[in-house]
Amino acid sequence: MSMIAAFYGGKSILITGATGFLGKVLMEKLFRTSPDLKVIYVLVRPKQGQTLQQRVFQILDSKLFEKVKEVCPNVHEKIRAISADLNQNDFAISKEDMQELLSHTNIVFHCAATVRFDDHLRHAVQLNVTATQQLLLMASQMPKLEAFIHISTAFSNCNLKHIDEVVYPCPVEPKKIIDSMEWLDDAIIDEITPKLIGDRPNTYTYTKALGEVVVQQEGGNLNIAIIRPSIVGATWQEPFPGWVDNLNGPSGLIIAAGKGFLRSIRATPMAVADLIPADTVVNLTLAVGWYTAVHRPKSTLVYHCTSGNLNPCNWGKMGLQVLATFEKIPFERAFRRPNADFTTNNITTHYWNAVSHRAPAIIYDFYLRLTGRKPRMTKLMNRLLRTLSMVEYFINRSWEWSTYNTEMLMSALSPEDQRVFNFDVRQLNWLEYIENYVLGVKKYLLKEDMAGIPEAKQHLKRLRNIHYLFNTALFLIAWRLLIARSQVARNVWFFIM
Ligand SMILES: CCCCCCCCCCCCCCCCCCCCCCCCCC(=O)SCCNC(=O)CCNC(=O)[C@H](O)C(C)(C)COP(=O)(O)OP(=O)(O)OC[C@H]1O[C@@H](n2cnc3c(N)ncnc32)[C@H](O)[C@@H]1OP(=O)(O)O
Ligand SMILES: NC(=O)C1=CN([C@@H]2O[C@H](COP(=O)(O)OP(=O)(O)OC[C@H]3O[C@@H](n4cnc5c(N)ncnc54)[C@H](OP(=O)(O)O)[C@@H]3O)[C@@H](O)[C@H]2O)C=CC1
Repeated sequence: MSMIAAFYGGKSILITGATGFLGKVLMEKLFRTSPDLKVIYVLVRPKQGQTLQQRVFQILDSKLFEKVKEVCPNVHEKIRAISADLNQNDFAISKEDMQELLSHTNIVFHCAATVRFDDHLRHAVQLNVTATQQLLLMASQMPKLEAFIHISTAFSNCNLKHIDEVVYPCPVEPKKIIDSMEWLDDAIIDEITPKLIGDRPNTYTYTKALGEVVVQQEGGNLNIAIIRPSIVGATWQEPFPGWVDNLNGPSGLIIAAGKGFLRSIRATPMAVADLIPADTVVNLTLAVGWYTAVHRPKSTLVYHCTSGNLNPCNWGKMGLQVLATFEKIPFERAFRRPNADFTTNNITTHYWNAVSHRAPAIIYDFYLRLTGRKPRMTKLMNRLLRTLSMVEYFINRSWEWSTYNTEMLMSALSPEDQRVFNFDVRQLNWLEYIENYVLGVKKYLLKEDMAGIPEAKQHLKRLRNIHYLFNTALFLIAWRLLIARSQVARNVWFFIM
Protein backbone atom coordinates (compact mmCIF):
# COMPACT_ATOMS: atom_id res chain seq x y z
CA MET A 1 0.00 0.00 0.00
CA SER A 2 1.37 3.41 -0.92
CA MET A 3 1.81 5.61 2.15
CA ILE A 4 1.66 8.76 0.05
CA ALA A 5 -1.59 7.75 -1.65
CA ALA A 6 -3.08 6.84 1.74
CA PHE A 7 -1.97 10.17 3.18
CA TYR A 8 -4.04 12.16 0.68
CA GLY A 9 -7.14 10.04 1.39
CA GLY A 10 -9.84 12.08 3.19
CA LYS A 11 -7.91 15.33 2.68
CA SER A 12 -9.17 18.71 1.45
CA ILE A 13 -6.63 20.06 -0.99
CA LEU A 14 -6.34 23.56 -2.41
CA ILE A 15 -4.66 24.00 -5.80
CA THR A 16 -3.90 27.29 -7.52
CA GLY A 17 -3.11 27.15 -11.23
CA ALA A 18 -5.12 23.93 -11.59
CA THR A 19 -6.17 24.92 -15.12
CA GLY A 20 -2.51 25.18 -16.18
CA PHE A 21 -0.28 22.51 -17.68
CA LEU A 22 1.22 21.28 -14.42
CA GLY A 23 -1.95 21.82 -12.38
CA LYS A 24 -3.96 19.46 -14.59
CA VAL A 25 -1.39 16.67 -14.30
CA LEU A 26 -1.28 17.21 -10.53
CA MET A 27 -5.05 16.92 -10.16
CA GLU A 28 -5.16 13.87 -12.39
CA LYS A 29 -2.59 12.00 -10.33
CA LEU A 30 -4.23 12.95 -7.05
CA PHE A 31 -7.63 11.67 -8.14
CA ARG A 32 -6.16 8.52 -9.69
CA THR A 33 -4.00 7.47 -6.77
CA SER A 34 -6.16 8.80 -3.91
CA PRO A 35 -9.75 8.53 -5.17
CA ASP A 36 -10.92 8.69 -1.55
CA LEU A 37 -9.63 12.23 -1.06
CA LYS A 38 -12.34 14.52 0.30
CA VAL A 39 -12.27 17.48 -2.07
CA ILE A 40 -9.96 19.45 -4.32
CA TYR A 41 -10.61 23.17 -4.21
CA VAL A 42 -9.39 24.89 -7.35
CA LEU A 43 -9.04 28.66 -7.62
CA VAL A 44 -10.23 29.51 -11.11
CA ARG A 45 -11.08 32.68 -13.00
CA PRO A 46 -13.79 32.78 -15.65
CA LYS A 47 -12.18 32.97 -19.09
CA GLN A 48 -13.06 33.16 -22.77
CA GLY A 49 -16.80 33.27 -22.08
CA GLN A 50 -16.70 30.07 -20.03
CA THR A 51 -17.99 29.82 -16.48
CA LEU A 52 -15.79 28.25 -13.80
CA GLN A 53 -17.78 25.07 -13.84
CA GLN A 54 -17.50 24.79 -17.63
CA ARG A 55 -13.74 25.31 -17.47
CA VAL A 56 -13.27 22.66 -14.81
CA PHE A 57 -15.65 20.14 -16.40
CA GLN A 58 -13.92 20.60 -19.74
CA ILE A 59 -10.68 19.54 -18.08
CA LEU A 60 -12.32 16.57 -16.35
CA ASP A 61 -13.90 15.47 -19.62
CA SER A 62 -10.59 15.56 -21.51
CA LYS A 63 -8.52 12.52 -22.50
CA LEU A 64 -6.10 13.23 -19.66
CA PHE A 65 -8.77 12.24 -17.13
CA GLU A 66 -9.99 9.05 -18.84
CA LYS A 67 -8.30 6.75 -16.32
CA VAL A 68 -9.48 8.88 -13.41
CA LYS A 69 -13.10 8.33 -14.39
CA GLU A 70 -12.56 4.57 -14.04
CA VAL A 71 -11.15 4.72 -10.50
CA CYS A 72 -13.08 7.75 -9.29
CA PRO A 73 -16.46 7.86 -11.10
CA ASN A 74 -17.74 10.69 -8.87
CA VAL A 75 -14.77 12.93 -9.67
CA HIS A 76 -17.10 15.81 -10.65
CA GLU A 77 -18.46 15.89 -7.10
CA LYS A 78 -15.00 15.93 -5.56
CA ILE A 79 -13.83 19.06 -7.27
CA ARG A 80 -14.99 22.45 -6.10
CA ALA A 81 -14.25 25.42 -8.36
CA ILE A 82 -13.85 28.65 -6.43
CA SER A 83 -14.07 31.90 -8.35
CA ALA A 84 -10.79 33.70 -7.77
CA ASP A 85 -8.50 36.13 -9.53
CA LEU A 86 -5.02 36.15 -8.07
CA ASN A 87 -4.53 39.69 -9.34
CA GLN A 88 -7.23 41.03 -7.02
CA ASN A 89 -7.28 41.84 -3.35
CA ASP A 90 -8.15 38.72 -1.33
CA PHE A 91 -8.25 37.08 -4.75
CA ALA A 92 -11.82 38.41 -5.09
CA ILE A 93 -13.04 35.26 -3.31
CA SER A 94 -16.53 35.52 -1.81
CA LYS A 95 -16.84 35.52 1.99
CA GLU A 96 -18.56 32.14 2.10
CA ASP A 97 -15.98 30.52 -0.16
CA MET A 98 -13.15 32.04 1.84
CA GLN A 99 -14.66 30.71 5.07
CA GLU A 100 -14.95 27.24 3.57
CA LEU A 101 -11.36 27.30 2.30
CA LEU A 102 -9.94 28.55 5.58
CA SER A 103 -11.75 26.04 7.73
CA HIS A 104 -11.26 22.90 5.64
CA THR A 105 -7.99 23.03 3.71
CA ASN A 106 -5.34 20.48 4.72
CA ILE A 107 -2.79 20.93 1.94
CA VAL A 108 -2.02 23.83 -0.42
CA PHE A 109 -0.27 23.41 -3.78
CA HIS A 110 0.56 26.82 -5.18
CA CYS A 111 1.16 26.39 -8.92
CA ALA A 112 -0.37 29.58 -10.37
CA ALA A 113 2.05 32.01 -11.94
CA THR A 114 2.63 34.05 -15.00
CA VAL A 115 5.24 32.10 -16.96
CA ARG A 116 5.61 34.66 -19.77
CA PHE A 117 9.21 35.75 -19.98
CA ASP A 118 8.38 39.26 -21.15
CA ASP A 119 5.56 40.13 -18.79
CA HIS A 120 5.50 43.68 -17.47
CA LEU A 121 7.22 43.78 -14.10
CA ARG A 122 4.09 45.12 -12.38
CA HIS A 123 2.02 42.15 -13.53
CA ALA A 124 4.75 39.59 -12.89
CA VAL A 125 5.25 40.95 -9.35
CA GLN A 126 1.50 40.93 -8.73
CA LEU A 127 1.10 37.28 -9.66
CA ASN A 128 4.41 35.71 -8.76
CA VAL A 129 5.14 37.68 -5.57
CA THR A 130 2.14 39.54 -4.12
CA ALA A 131 -0.29 36.69 -4.77
CA THR A 132 2.13 34.28 -3.08
CA GLN A 133 2.29 36.62 -0.09
CA GLN A 134 -1.52 36.77 0.09
CA LEU A 135 -1.86 33.02 -0.21
CA LEU A 136 0.58 32.58 2.68
CA LEU A 137 -1.53 34.96 4.74
CA MET A 138 -4.59 32.87 3.94
CA ALA A 139 -2.68 29.69 4.78
CA SER A 140 -1.70 31.08 8.17
CA GLN A 141 -5.43 31.30 8.98
CA MET A 142 -6.12 27.65 8.12
CA PRO A 143 -6.28 25.69 11.38
CA LYS A 144 -6.17 22.30 9.64
CA LEU A 145 -3.29 23.10 7.29
CA GLU A 146 -0.61 20.41 7.23
CA ALA A 147 1.63 21.55 4.34
CA PHE A 148 2.06 24.41 1.90
CA ILE A 149 3.91 23.49 -1.29
CA HIS A 150 5.17 26.30 -3.48
CA ILE A 151 6.12 25.61 -7.10
CA SER A 152 9.01 27.79 -8.20
CA THR A 153 11.48 27.23 -11.05
CA ALA A 154 15.04 25.90 -11.21
CA PHE A 155 15.83 29.06 -13.17
CA SER A 156 14.90 31.49 -10.38
CA ASN A 157 18.65 31.85 -9.75
CA CYS A 158 19.81 31.32 -13.32
CA ASN A 159 22.30 34.14 -12.84
CA LEU A 160 24.35 31.58 -10.87
CA LYS A 161 26.19 28.65 -12.43
CA HIS A 162 25.95 26.27 -9.50
CA ILE A 163 22.66 26.37 -7.64
CA ASP A 164 22.07 24.81 -4.24
CA GLU A 165 18.79 23.82 -2.69
CA VAL A 166 18.58 27.03 -0.68
CA VAL A 167 16.67 30.29 -1.04
CA TYR A 168 19.07 32.99 -2.19
CA PRO A 169 18.52 36.55 -0.94
CA CYS A 170 17.58 39.27 -3.46
CA PRO A 171 19.40 42.62 -3.39
CA VAL A 172 16.11 44.52 -3.01
CA GLU A 173 13.67 43.12 -0.46
CA PRO A 174 10.44 41.76 -2.03
CA LYS A 175 8.35 43.91 0.32
CA LYS A 176 9.98 47.05 -1.07
CA ILE A 177 9.35 45.89 -4.63
CA ILE A 178 5.70 45.12 -3.85
CA ASP A 179 5.24 48.55 -2.24
CA SER A 180 6.94 50.41 -5.06
CA MET A 181 4.76 48.71 -7.69
CA GLU A 182 1.76 50.35 -6.04
CA TRP A 183 2.85 53.93 -6.64
CA LEU A 184 5.35 53.88 -9.52
CA ASP A 185 3.89 54.50 -12.96
CA ASP A 186 4.52 52.15 -15.88
CA ALA A 187 7.12 54.37 -17.54
CA ILE A 188 9.32 54.46 -14.44
CA ILE A 189 8.87 50.73 -13.88
CA ASP A 190 10.02 50.14 -17.48
CA GLU A 191 13.08 52.25 -16.80
CA ILE A 192 14.12 50.49 -13.59
CA THR A 193 13.26 46.95 -14.72
CA PRO A 194 16.69 46.17 -16.28
CA LYS A 195 18.41 47.44 -13.13
CA LEU A 196 16.21 45.36 -10.86
CA ILE A 197 16.43 42.12 -12.81
CA GLY A 198 20.22 42.61 -13.05
CA ASP A 199 21.93 39.62 -14.65
CA ARG A 200 18.74 37.57 -14.91
CA PRO A 201 17.31 37.41 -18.44
CA ASN A 202 13.68 38.34 -17.76
CA THR A 203 10.99 39.42 -15.31
CA TYR A 204 9.77 35.82 -14.95
CA THR A 205 12.93 34.41 -13.37
CA TYR A 206 13.36 37.56 -11.26
CA THR A 207 9.85 37.52 -9.81
CA LYS A 208 10.00 33.76 -9.18
CA ALA A 209 13.15 34.40 -7.11
CA LEU A 210 11.34 37.16 -5.19
CA GLY A 211 8.44 34.74 -4.66
CA GLU A 212 10.77 32.26 -2.98
CA VAL A 213 12.13 34.91 -0.62
CA VAL A 214 8.56 35.85 0.31
CA VAL A 215 7.78 32.19 1.04
CA GLN A 216 10.81 31.91 3.29
CA GLN A 217 10.31 35.22 5.07
CA GLU A 218 6.57 35.09 5.55
CA GLY A 219 5.96 31.39 5.96
CA GLY A 220 5.84 31.82 9.75
CA ASN A 221 5.22 28.48 11.46
CA LEU A 222 3.76 26.81 8.42
CA ASN A 223 5.17 23.56 7.08
CA ILE A 224 6.47 24.81 3.77
CA ALA A 225 8.49 23.36 0.92
CA ILE A 226 9.63 24.84 -2.38
CA ILE A 227 9.92 22.79 -5.56
CA ARG A 228 12.08 23.97 -8.42
CA PRO A 229 11.40 22.16 -11.72
CA SER A 230 13.60 22.92 -14.72
CA ILE A 231 11.98 22.98 -18.20
CA VAL A 232 8.75 21.02 -17.84
CA GLY A 233 8.02 18.82 -20.83
CA ALA A 234 5.32 16.35 -21.89
CA THR A 235 4.50 13.43 -19.60
CA TRP A 236 6.93 10.52 -19.54
CA GLN A 237 4.66 7.66 -18.36
CA GLU A 238 1.53 8.86 -16.61
CA PRO A 239 -1.32 8.78 -17.23
CA PHE A 240 0.11 8.06 -20.69
CA PRO A 241 3.31 9.16 -22.48
CA GLY A 242 3.57 12.40 -24.41
CA TRP A 243 0.67 14.39 -22.97
CA VAL A 244 1.13 18.14 -23.35
CA ASP A 245 -1.36 20.95 -23.78
CA ASN A 246 0.42 24.26 -24.23
CA LEU A 247 3.09 25.85 -26.38
CA ASN A 248 5.48 26.77 -23.59
CA GLY A 249 9.03 25.50 -23.34
CA PRO A 250 10.11 23.28 -26.24
CA SER A 251 6.56 22.38 -27.40
CA GLY A 252 5.93 25.48 -29.54
CA LEU A 253 9.38 25.18 -31.09
CA ILE A 254 8.83 21.52 -31.89
CA ILE A 255 5.70 22.57 -33.80
CA ALA A 256 7.59 25.35 -35.57
CA ALA A 257 10.36 22.90 -36.57
CA GLY A 258 7.92 20.15 -37.61
CA LYS A 259 5.86 22.50 -39.75
CA GLY A 260 9.07 23.69 -41.42
CA PHE A 261 8.97 27.33 -40.17
CA LEU A 262 11.92 26.95 -37.85
CA ARG A 263 15.10 26.49 -39.91
CA SER A 264 17.83 27.57 -37.54
CA ILE A 265 18.14 28.21 -33.86
CA ARG A 266 20.98 29.71 -31.91
CA ALA A 267 21.86 26.95 -29.46
CA THR A 268 24.94 25.30 -28.01
CA PRO A 269 24.66 21.63 -29.01
CA MET A 270 26.72 20.48 -26.01
CA ALA A 271 24.76 22.55 -23.47
CA VAL A 272 22.59 20.45 -21.17
CA ALA A 273 18.92 20.38 -22.14
CA ASP A 274 17.47 20.25 -18.65
CA LEU A 275 14.02 18.98 -19.45
CA ILE A 276 11.89 17.29 -16.84
CA PRO A 277 8.66 15.43 -17.62
CA ALA A 278 5.48 16.88 -16.11
CA ASP A 279 4.55 13.60 -14.37
CA THR A 280 7.97 13.46 -12.71
CA VAL A 281 7.42 16.96 -11.30
CA VAL A 282 3.97 15.96 -10.05
CA ASN A 283 5.24 12.77 -8.41
CA LEU A 284 7.93 14.72 -6.57
CA THR A 285 5.38 17.39 -5.60
CA LEU A 286 3.04 14.84 -4.04
CA ALA A 287 5.90 13.09 -2.27
CA VAL A 288 7.08 16.45 -0.91
CA GLY A 289 3.54 17.27 0.26
CA TRP A 290 3.45 14.02 2.22
CA TYR A 291 6.98 14.37 3.63
CA THR A 292 6.47 18.00 4.67
CA ALA A 293 3.19 17.23 6.45
CA VAL A 294 4.32 14.02 8.14
CA HIS A 295 7.98 14.74 8.96
CA ARG A 296 7.64 18.50 9.48
CA PRO A 297 11.24 19.51 8.66
CA LYS A 298 12.44 22.36 10.89
CA SER A 299 13.26 24.67 7.99
CA THR A 300 11.80 25.32 4.53
CA LEU A 301 13.30 22.66 2.27
CA VAL A 302 13.96 23.37 -1.40
CA TYR A 303 13.78 20.45 -3.85
CA HIS A 304 15.37 20.60 -7.29
CA CYS A 305 13.42 18.71 -9.90
CA THR A 306 15.99 18.61 -12.68
CA SER A 307 17.54 16.00 -14.94
CA GLY A 308 20.96 17.41 -15.86
CA ASN A 309 23.04 16.09 -12.99
CA LEU A 310 21.47 12.61 -12.86
CA ASN A 311 20.73 11.83 -16.50
CA PRO A 312 22.03 14.58 -18.79
CA CYS A 313 20.92 15.04 -22.38
CA ASN A 314 22.21 17.88 -24.53
CA TRP A 315 20.41 20.12 -27.04
CA GLY A 316 22.31 18.53 -29.94
CA LYS A 317 21.09 15.04 -29.13
CA MET A 318 17.60 16.32 -28.45
CA GLY A 319 17.43 18.30 -31.71
CA LEU A 320 18.60 15.33 -33.77
CA GLN A 321 16.04 13.05 -32.17
CA VAL A 322 13.27 15.58 -32.78
CA LEU A 323 14.24 15.73 -36.46
CA ALA A 324 14.52 11.93 -36.69
CA THR A 325 11.01 11.59 -35.27
CA PHE A 326 9.61 13.95 -37.93
CA GLU A 327 10.82 11.42 -40.54
CA LYS A 328 8.64 8.73 -38.99
CA ILE A 329 5.77 10.87 -37.77
CA PRO A 330 5.54 14.04 -39.87
CA PHE A 331 3.15 16.86 -39.06
CA GLU A 332 0.39 17.63 -41.54
CA ARG A 333 0.39 20.49 -44.08
CA ALA A 334 3.99 21.55 -43.42
CA PHE A 335 5.10 24.89 -44.85
CA ARG A 336 8.53 23.49 -45.72
CA ARG A 337 10.30 20.20 -45.08
CA PRO A 338 11.50 20.04 -41.45
CA ASN A 339 15.20 20.78 -41.61
CA ALA A 340 16.36 22.89 -38.70
CA ASP A 341 19.95 23.36 -37.61
CA PHE A 342 21.83 25.03 -34.79
CA THR A 343 23.85 28.20 -35.25
CA THR A 344 26.46 29.20 -32.76
CA ASN A 345 27.25 32.86 -33.34
CA ASN A 346 25.50 36.16 -33.95
CA ILE A 347 26.56 36.57 -37.57
CA THR A 348 25.34 33.17 -38.77
CA THR A 349 22.17 33.57 -36.71
CA HIS A 350 21.36 36.90 -38.40
CA TYR A 351 22.24 35.46 -41.80
CA TRP A 352 20.01 32.40 -41.46
CA ASN A 353 17.21 34.47 -39.92
CA ALA A 354 17.25 36.68 -43.01
CA VAL A 355 17.66 33.87 -45.56
CA SER A 356 15.70 31.02 -44.03
CA HIS A 357 13.08 32.75 -41.94
CA ARG A 358 12.31 36.25 -43.19
CA ALA A 359 12.85 35.82 -46.95
CA PRO A 360 10.56 32.77 -47.41
CA ALA A 361 7.90 34.49 -45.27
CA ILE A 362 8.02 37.61 -47.45
CA ILE A 363 7.88 35.53 -50.65
CA TYR A 364 4.96 33.49 -49.34
CA ASP A 365 3.06 36.59 -48.25
CA PHE A 366 3.64 38.07 -51.71
CA TYR A 367 2.14 34.91 -53.18
CA LEU A 368 -0.84 35.12 -50.79
CA ARG A 369 -1.42 38.75 -51.81
CA LEU A 370 -1.21 37.83 -55.51
CA THR A 371 -3.85 35.16 -55.01
CA GLY A 372 -6.12 37.58 -53.15
CA ARG A 373 -5.54 36.16 -49.69
CA LYS A 374 -4.51 37.82 -46.46
CA PRO A 375 -0.75 37.73 -45.80
CA ARG A 376 0.10 36.13 -42.45
CA MET A 377 3.51 34.47 -42.68
CA THR A 378 5.64 37.53 -41.85
CA LYS A 379 3.64 38.09 -38.67
CA LEU A 380 4.02 34.45 -37.67
CA MET A 381 7.73 34.51 -38.44
CA ASN A 382 8.24 37.65 -36.35
CA ARG A 383 6.55 35.93 -33.45
CA LEU A 384 8.79 32.89 -33.91
CA LEU A 385 11.93 35.06 -34.01
CA ARG A 386 10.78 36.82 -30.86
CA THR A 387 10.29 33.49 -29.12
CA LEU A 388 13.73 32.33 -30.26
CA SER A 389 15.34 35.46 -28.87
CA MET A 390 13.58 34.85 -25.53
CA VAL A 391 14.72 31.22 -25.16
CA GLU A 392 18.27 31.74 -26.44
CA TYR A 393 19.54 32.46 -22.95
CA PHE A 394 18.41 29.03 -21.75
CA ILE A 395 19.76 26.93 -24.62
CA ASN A 396 23.27 28.33 -24.69
CA ARG A 397 24.24 27.68 -21.09
CA SER A 398 24.43 24.78 -18.66
CA TRP A 399 23.69 24.86 -14.96
CA GLU A 400 24.51 22.55 -12.09
CA TRP A 401 21.70 22.00 -9.63
CA SER A 402 22.45 20.10 -6.45
CA THR A 403 19.78 17.52 -5.61
CA TYR A 404 20.57 16.45 -2.04
CA ASN A 405 17.05 17.02 -0.73
CA THR A 406 15.44 15.34 -3.71
CA GLU A 407 17.72 12.31 -3.34
CA MET A 408 17.17 12.27 0.43
CA LEU A 409 13.41 12.18 -0.19
CA MET A 410 13.77 9.38 -2.71
CA SER A 411 15.55 7.24 -0.15
CA ALA A 412 12.92 8.08 2.49
CA LEU A 413 10.16 6.53 0.35
CA SER A 414 9.02 2.92 0.67
CA PRO A 415 9.68 0.74 -2.41
CA GLU A 416 5.97 0.95 -3.23
CA ASP A 417 5.99 4.75 -3.08
CA GLN A 418 9.16 4.86 -5.17
CA ARG A 419 7.22 2.96 -7.80
CA VAL A 420 3.88 4.80 -7.61
CA PHE A 421 5.44 8.26 -7.19
CA ASN A 422 8.53 7.72 -9.29
CA PHE A 423 10.66 10.82 -9.74
CA ASP A 424 13.96 9.07 -10.46
CA VAL A 425 14.98 10.55 -13.83
CA ARG A 426 17.92 8.15 -14.08
CA GLN A 427 15.43 5.64 -15.52
CA LEU A 428 14.42 8.00 -18.33
CA ASN A 429 15.35 6.93 -21.85
CA TRP A 430 15.72 10.26 -23.64
CA LEU A 431 15.34 8.99 -27.20
CA GLU A 432 12.10 7.22 -26.38
CA TYR A 433 10.87 10.18 -24.34
CA ILE A 434 11.54 12.70 -27.13
CA GLU A 435 9.84 10.51 -29.70
CA ASN A 436 6.75 10.27 -27.47
CA TYR A 437 6.95 14.01 -26.86
CA VAL A 438 6.83 14.78 -30.60
CA LEU A 439 4.01 12.28 -31.01
CA GLY A 440 2.16 13.92 -28.11
CA VAL A 441 2.59 17.36 -29.67
CA LYS A 442 1.05 15.99 -32.87
CA LYS A 443 -1.85 14.26 -31.15
CA TYR A 444 -2.76 16.48 -28.21
CA LEU A 445 -1.60 19.95 -29.26
CA LEU A 446 -2.09 19.89 -33.02
CA LYS A 447 -4.97 17.43 -32.74
CA GLU A 448 -3.77 15.60 -35.85
CA ASP A 449 -4.99 12.11 -36.62
CA MET A 450 -2.44 9.30 -37.01
CA ALA A 451 -4.39 8.17 -40.07
CA GLY A 452 -3.14 11.31 -41.84
CA ILE A 453 0.53 10.23 -41.71
CA PRO A 454 0.70 8.75 -45.27
CA GLU A 455 -0.77 11.99 -46.69
CA ALA A 456 1.65 14.07 -44.58
CA LYS A 457 4.54 12.00 -46.00
CA GLN A 458 3.25 12.55 -49.53
CA HIS A 459 3.07 16.28 -48.86
CA LEU A 460 6.69 16.30 -47.67
CA LYS A 461 7.72 14.44 -50.84
CA ARG A 462 5.98 17.09 -52.94
CA LEU A 463 7.79 19.81 -50.96
CA ARG A 464 11.07 17.99 -51.52
CA ASN A 465 10.44 17.86 -55.29
CA ILE A 466 9.53 21.55 -55.37
CA HIS A 467 12.72 22.24 -53.43
CA TYR A 468 14.84 20.26 -55.92
CA LEU A 469 13.09 21.93 -58.85
CA PHE A 470 13.63 25.37 -57.37
CA ASN A 471 17.32 24.68 -56.71
CA THR A 472 17.85 23.28 -60.20
CA ALA A 473 16.19 26.32 -61.79
CA LEU A 474 18.30 28.62 -59.62
CA PHE A 475 21.47 26.76 -60.61
CA LEU A 476 20.63 26.89 -64.34
CA ILE A 477 19.92 30.63 -64.22
CA ALA A 478 23.18 31.28 -62.34
CA TRP A 479 25.11 29.07 -64.76
CA ARG A 480 23.53 30.75 -67.78
CA LEU A 481 24.53 34.18 -66.45
CA LEU A 482 28.04 32.95 -65.76
CA ILE A 483 28.47 31.52 -69.24
CA ALA A 484 27.33 34.80 -70.73
CA ARG A 485 30.00 36.69 -68.79
CA SER A 486 33.00 34.37 -68.36
CA GLN A 487 35.21 32.77 -71.01
CA VAL A 488 36.45 30.13 -68.52
CA ALA A 489 32.88 29.06 -67.78
CA ARG A 490 32.15 28.85 -71.52
CA ASN A 491 35.24 26.64 -72.04
CA VAL A 492 34.18 24.34 -69.22
CA TRP A 493 30.72 24.13 -70.78
CA PHE A 494 31.97 23.21 -74.09
CA PHE A 495 34.36 20.71 -72.56
CA ILE A 496 31.45 19.01 -70.72
CA MET A 497 29.25 19.04 -73.80
C1 LIG B 1 23.28 19.05 -34.14
C2 LIG B 1 22.32 19.69 -34.97
C3 LIG B 1 20.97 19.36 -34.66
C4 LIG B 1 19.96 20.28 -35.17
C5 LIG B 1 18.71 20.10 -34.76
C6 LIG B 1 17.75 21.21 -34.77
C7 LIG B 1 16.48 20.80 -34.24
C8 LIG B 1 15.42 21.71 -33.99
C9 LIG B 1 14.35 21.09 -33.23
C10 LIG B 1 13.63 22.06 -32.33
C11 LIG B 1 13.24 21.54 -30.97
C12 LIG B 1 14.33 21.42 -30.04
C13 LIG B 1 14.77 22.72 -29.47
C14 LIG B 1 13.90 23.18 -28.38
C15 LIG B 1 14.38 24.38 -27.71
C16 LIG B 1 13.55 24.61 -26.52
C17 LIG B 1 13.81 25.79 -25.76
C18 LIG B 1 13.01 25.89 -24.53
C19 LIG B 1 13.59 26.76 -23.56
C20 LIG B 1 12.66 27.12 -22.47
C21 LIG B 1 13.39 27.57 -21.30
C22 LIG B 1 12.48 27.77 -20.18
C23 LIG B 1 13.19 28.02 -18.94
C24 LIG B 1 12.29 28.43 -17.82
C25 LIG B 1 11.26 27.40 -17.48
C26 LIG B 1 10.24 27.95 -16.61
O1 LIG B 1 10.42 28.02 -15.44
S1 LIG B 1 8.69 28.66 -17.14
C27 LIG B 1 7.90 27.95 -18.32
C28 LIG B 1 8.36 28.33 -19.59
N1 LIG B 1 7.68 29.51 -20.03
C29 LIG B 1 7.58 29.66 -21.31
O2 LIG B 1 8.00 28.81 -22.04
C30 LIG B 1 6.87 30.91 -21.79
C31 LIG B 1 7.61 31.45 -22.96
N2 LIG B 1 6.74 32.25 -23.78
C32 LIG B 1 6.65 33.58 -23.69
O3 LIG B 1 7.17 34.19 -22.80
C33 LIG B 1 5.85 34.27 -24.77
O4 LIG B 1 5.06 33.32 -25.44
C34 LIG B 1 6.78 34.97 -25.79
C35 LIG B 1 7.93 34.07 -26.19
C36 LIG B 1 7.31 36.24 -25.14
C37 LIG B 1 6.01 35.32 -27.07
O5 LIG B 1 4.94 36.17 -26.76
P1 LIG B 1 3.91 36.67 -27.92
O6 LIG B 1 4.63 36.94 -29.17
O7 LIG B 1 3.09 37.75 -27.33
O8 LIG B 1 3.02 35.42 -28.19
P2 LIG B 1 2.01 34.67 -27.21
O9 LIG B 1 1.12 35.63 -26.48
O10 LIG B 1 2.74 33.71 -26.36
O11 LIG B 1 1.15 33.89 -28.26
C38 LIG B 1 0.25 34.58 -29.12
C39 LIG B 1 -0.51 33.58 -29.94
O12 LIG B 1 0.36 32.76 -30.71
C40 LIG B 1 0.20 31.40 -30.38
N3 LIG B 1 1.49 30.80 -30.45
C41 LIG B 1 2.54 31.04 -29.66
N4 LIG B 1 3.57 30.27 -30.01
C42 LIG B 1 3.16 29.56 -31.08
C43 LIG B 1 3.77 28.55 -31.90
N5 LIG B 1 5.00 28.16 -31.69
N6 LIG B 1 3.04 27.99 -32.90
C44 LIG B 1 1.78 28.38 -33.11
N7 LIG B 1 1.17 29.30 -32.37
C45 LIG B 1 1.83 29.90 -31.37
C46 LIG B 1 -0.43 31.41 -29.00
O13 LIG B 1 -1.21 30.26 -28.75
C47 LIG B 1 -1.31 32.64 -29.05
O14 LIG B 1 -2.51 32.38 -29.72
P3 LIG B 1 -3.85 33.20 -29.29
O15 LIG B 1 -4.10 32.84 -27.85
O16 LIG B 1 -3.50 34.64 -29.45
O17 LIG B 1 -4.88 32.69 -30.23
N1 LIG C 1 6.10 24.98 -17.58
C1 LIG C 1 7.37 25.02 -17.24
O1 LIG C 1 8.28 24.75 -18.03
C2 LIG C 1 7.73 25.35 -15.84
C3 LIG C 1 6.81 25.81 -14.91
N2 LIG C 1 7.22 26.10 -13.64
C4 LIG C 1 6.28 26.60 -12.65
O2 LIG C 1 5.20 25.68 -12.56
C5 LIG C 1 4.00 26.37 -12.24
C6 LIG C 1 2.93 25.97 -13.22
O3 LIG C 1 3.36 26.28 -14.54
P1 LIG C 1 2.52 25.86 -15.81
O4 LIG C 1 1.45 24.93 -15.40
O5 LIG C 1 3.48 25.45 -16.83
O6 LIG C 1 1.91 27.26 -16.22
P2 LIG C 1 0.59 27.57 -17.02
O7 LIG C 1 0.79 28.89 -17.66
O8 LIG C 1 0.17 26.43 -17.83
O9 LIG C 1 -0.49 27.74 -15.85
C7 LIG C 1 -0.56 28.87 -15.05
C8 LIG C 1 -1.76 28.75 -14.15
O10 LIG C 1 -1.85 29.92 -13.33
C9 LIG C 1 -3.16 30.43 -13.43
N3 LIG C 1 -3.24 31.86 -13.29
C10 LIG C 1 -2.51 32.77 -13.94
N4 LIG C 1 -2.93 34.00 -13.60
C11 LIG C 1 -3.95 33.85 -12.74
C12 LIG C 1 -4.80 34.74 -12.03
N5 LIG C 1 -4.67 36.06 -12.13
N6 LIG C 1 -5.75 34.23 -11.23
C13 LIG C 1 -5.91 32.90 -11.11
N7 LIG C 1 -5.13 32.00 -11.73
C14 LIG C 1 -4.17 32.47 -12.54
C15 LIG C 1 -3.60 30.05 -14.83
O11 LIG C 1 -5.00 30.17 -14.92
P3 LIG C 1 -5.75 30.42 -16.32
O12 LIG C 1 -5.94 29.06 -16.90
O13 LIG C 1 -7.00 31.07 -15.92
O14 LIG C 1 -4.86 31.29 -17.15
C16 LIG C 1 -3.07 28.64 -14.92
O15 LIG C 1 -3.94 27.77 -14.26
C17 LIG C 1 4.35 27.85 -12.28
O16 LIG C 1 4.53 28.28 -10.96
C18 LIG C 1 5.66 27.92 -13.04
O17 LIG C 1 6.44 28.99 -12.63
C19 LIG C 1 8.52 25.95 -13.24
C20 LIG C 1 9.44 25.50 -14.12
C21 LIG C 1 9.14 25.19 -15.48
